[in-house]
Parts: sequence; structure tokens; C-alpha cells
Amino acid sequence: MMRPSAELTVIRRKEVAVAGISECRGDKFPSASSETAQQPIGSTIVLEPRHLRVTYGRGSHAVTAIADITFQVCAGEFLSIVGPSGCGKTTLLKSLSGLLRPTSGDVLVNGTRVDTTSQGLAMVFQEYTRSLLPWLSVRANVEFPLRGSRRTDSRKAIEQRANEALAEVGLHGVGDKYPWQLSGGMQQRVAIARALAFRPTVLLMDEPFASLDAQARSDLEDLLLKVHFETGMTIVFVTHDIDEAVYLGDRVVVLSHRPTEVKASLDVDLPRPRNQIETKTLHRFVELRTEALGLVLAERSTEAPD
Ligand SMILES: Nc1ncnc2c1ncn2[C@@H]1O[C@H](COP(=O)(O)OP(=O)(O)OP(=O)(O)O)[C@@H](O)[C@H]1O
Repeated sequence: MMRPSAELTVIRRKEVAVAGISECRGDKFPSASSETAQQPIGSTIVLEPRHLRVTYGRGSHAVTAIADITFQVCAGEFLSIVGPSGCGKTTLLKSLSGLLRPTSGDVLVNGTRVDTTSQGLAMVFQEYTRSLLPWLSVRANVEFPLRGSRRTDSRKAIEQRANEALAEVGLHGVGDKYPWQLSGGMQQRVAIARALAFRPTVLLMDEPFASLDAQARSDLEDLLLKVHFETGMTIVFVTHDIDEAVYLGDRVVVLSHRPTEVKASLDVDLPRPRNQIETKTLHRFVELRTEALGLVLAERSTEAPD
């Protein structure tokens, strides 16, 4: 793990990011102490949608989900994305992952154009029951994408990677069980372990905790913060929950109504490590969630009719 730094600086990128020209400048956010400082956000751009546009269907049935989206995600950044219902959040993530080919525009990962699904990106979906294979053990589910990829790791190395990923999400010792023998929260942990084992450049998450009860949800939010801290992984996290977006993120991108574009980008200058009670009662947390909520509600009220 990288040594924490005592240098603490906050650089607001709101103005440039809204214009779609965000910069990665190795920003560091304040921490409670130098011993618990988060890893700095790197100066490298790892993910960059450029003038992304997505239209479903043709002619009179055409639905434009994404109008024109450009932003940049820096190495190690935790980027939350919020927006009104149906604005195009899932469409955006599918385009970023390579699952969906945009109508126009590009997605760059480490400067290279994405045109397949296997370029260092892993995705975790809301519906864990549909993404895990019920006839495979938990460990085999985690190993599945590693075996399917063109990687040359030995069987033993793959098994070790799966066991490490399961331990990382607090599921040590359940590898031989089947997904249906676990609670919903544990099944979503398996889905996260599967993504972590792949060691993606960017982890894309589409409302991963939306189907869970409140307790499991807050446990998994904290688990994700721990994984982000320990691995320094870049995470793009879509959610309907504004509090969750602010609590987890280094930055919150607010999308407009459909056809969507970037409405605002808010830097979350809250100290880390974060805590469900202490962080959420900070004056700054309340300010940020109020600002983000106001932006989303304003978009709902100006929504264009179909
Ligand atoms: N396969 C498809 N064919 C046609 N239209 C689609 C398709 N998928 C999504 N859409 C439309 O594109 C728009 C954006 O959908 P999308 O699911 O990306 O929004 P969302 O913000 O993720 O929604 P939610 O808030 O409900 O999660 C919606 O109007 C939706 O009906």
C-alpha cells in the first residue's frame, strides 16, 4: 500500500469539469490525520468518454438517451454519478464498459479506444441474483471471468486470486457454498469479489446496493470504501441515492434529464476515512447533498416530454 501523505490540498474542478475538460492533477483531499489519509488521486486520466451520444431505435421510434457527454476520470478516483430517473445512467455505464456501442463519440481507457468488453473494465450490476451463476460454487463464480479471459494464469493462481478476492470482501471460508445459500448482501459481495479478482483498471458499478436492505447497504458502502482505500482502484458508481453518492465519492457528476448531458460536477472535499454517522452529520456533507439534490430535482422539473 502507498504511504499516506501529510500534504493536504483541495482543488475545486467544478468549472472546468462542467465544460467537460476536467484535469487530473494529483489532487489530495483532507484527512482526519496523516496516518489515515486516503491515497492521492493520480495525475493520469484512465477513463474518458468523449462526445458520447446514444440513440436507441430509428425514425419515429428513436429515443436519444445520451445527448453529448464528455468527462474524465483520474487514476484512483471514486466518481459517483447521479441524475433523474430514466435520464440515461445505465446507458452511460454500458457505453463506458463496451457492452453498448455509442451512436457517436468515443470511450478511451488509458488513452485507447474501447470497442470490446474486455479492456480492463469490470461491471457490477444491481441484480446480483441474475449476475451470479446458481449452479456454480461461490469460488467458481469468482474464477469464471478469469478462466474465460485470455489470461495465462495457472489453475492454482486463479484459485488463489479468487480466495484473496473473497477474503477482501469478508467472505473467507464460503467459497464452497452456492450463491443461493447466501443472503442478498453476501451475494452482492460475491459479485464485487468477482470484479476485484479481475483486477480491473476501472470498476463500474450500476446501483449495486439498490436491492439491499438498509443495514446490508451501509455495510457494503463501508466495505467499498475500504476496498477503494486498500487497492487505490478507480471506481465509477451510479446511484439514485444522493447521500450515498456524496458519502462514497471524491466527486459527484450530476446528469441532466434525458437526452442527458453533464449538468454539474461537485468535488467532495470531505475528510477520509469516512464514517456513516460522523461524516453524514458534518455541515459540509449536508451542504453537498443539498446542492446535489437541488440539481437533480431541478432536472426532474424541467424534464422534456417523450
Ligand atoms: N434497449 C433500449 N431500447 C430503447 N430504449 C431504451 C433501451 N434502454 C434504455 N432505453 C431508454 O433510454 C432512456 C435511458 O434509460 P436508462 O436505463 O439508461 O436510464 P437510467 O437513468 O439508468 O434509468 P433509471 O433511473 O430507471 O435507472 C430511457 O428513456 C429508456 O426507456
